[in-house]
Amino acid sequence: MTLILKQKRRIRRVEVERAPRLGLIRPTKLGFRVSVRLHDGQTPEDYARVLDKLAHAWKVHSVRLVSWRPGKVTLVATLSDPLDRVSIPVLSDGLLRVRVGLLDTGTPFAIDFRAVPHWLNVGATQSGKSNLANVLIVGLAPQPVALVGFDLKGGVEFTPYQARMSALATERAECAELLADLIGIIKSRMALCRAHRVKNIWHPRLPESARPMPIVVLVDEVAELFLMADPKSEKEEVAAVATRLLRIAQLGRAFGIYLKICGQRVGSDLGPGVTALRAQLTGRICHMVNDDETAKMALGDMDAGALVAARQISPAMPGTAIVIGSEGRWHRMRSVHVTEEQAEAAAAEYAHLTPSWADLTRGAGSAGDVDDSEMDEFTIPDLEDLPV
Ligand SMILES: Nc1ncnc2c1ncn2[C@@H]1O[C@H](COP(=O)(O)OP(=O)(O)OP(=O)(O)O)[C@@H](O)[C@H]1O
Repeated sequence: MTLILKQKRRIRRVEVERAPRLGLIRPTKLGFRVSVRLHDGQTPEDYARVLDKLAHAWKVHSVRLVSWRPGKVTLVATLSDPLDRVSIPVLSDGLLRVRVGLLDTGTPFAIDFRAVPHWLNVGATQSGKSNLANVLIVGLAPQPVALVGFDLKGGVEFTPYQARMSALATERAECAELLADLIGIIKSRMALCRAHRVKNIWHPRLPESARPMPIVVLVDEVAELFLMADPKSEKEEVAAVATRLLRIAQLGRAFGIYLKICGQRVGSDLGPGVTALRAQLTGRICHMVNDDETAKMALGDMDAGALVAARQISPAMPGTAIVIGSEGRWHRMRSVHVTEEQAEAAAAEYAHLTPSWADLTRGAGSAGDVDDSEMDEFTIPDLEDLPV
């Protein structure tokens, strides 16, 4: 007699770790480049998440995912940090374009106001913000550009460069007036563009002789413009400053007015005016910061990876920042080291190129013509309402 035993076949899935399939390893100036074939079910995201681990496994300084196409990602490994020593010359690299530093890819990083008109630069104390301003002064001083400073640190930041500045405001009341002047300039440039049926001052139909000079506005310590010690007396002034700055950010680009706004701390607690302003500042430079909210204000709406990289900036490498420029991707960048003395010398050397404020505002109307009520929806909170 034969005994028939019935046994159910069981299938068990076993996770098998499969090594990635690497393509040819090609040397680059700073390390190597390799493409990796994705296994079934993998996406480029899976690699983006573990780049740090790969860097440790390969014993290199960093690994970046530089591109992907279906089924494949390309990784670039850097053997040592190219930002340890940055020695490119500061170069005026075309009108309104300054090479300010080096990217971790080894290529120069330029602030190009015509490509990205407005910039937000945040950073804790000693993180390298002033150095970046020095670089810009050196790069812009020889160019046919007007420079305007807002320095709420009582002028200590920009006074050394005053020779090359067409206007410098150091008190909030002065800032409000100067911003009103800038809006007057925008209005007169609007009229000029209308008269020539062009949409911006760079249009080739605008005769060269009529083209107005571009103005780069440097704002230091932006929080000081928004904070109020006595809300009763200061509320109106702060509201005026906030709305004017926002209008310039919204309208300035087409009319040759560009902003670089700088601060240690830029948070939504400073008021809705700051959040609205931030949306207009598409260029972002985030040095080492002390609070997460400031990093989020600078980078948070761009890419989660950028935030992580910002937290990893070492205080031992001042001038290092996470930057987001024209193509919207983030990079580590370190600025060229430029001392205050070098920037001051450049400002003095090119002082003769400084247009007077009277020349710039000629025909632009006065501060009294500015109607702030158009932007009343951005109310500024009282100091007591701010979280401590
Ligand atoms: N790219 C750089 N390379 C080398 N050193 C740098 C660089 N950037 C800044 N430093 C140095 O780091 C120090 C702090 O820089 P900086 O004064 O620019 O910081 P900061 O953010 O403006 O500080 P604070 O807000 O206190 O004025 C300075 O001694 C400066 O020389």
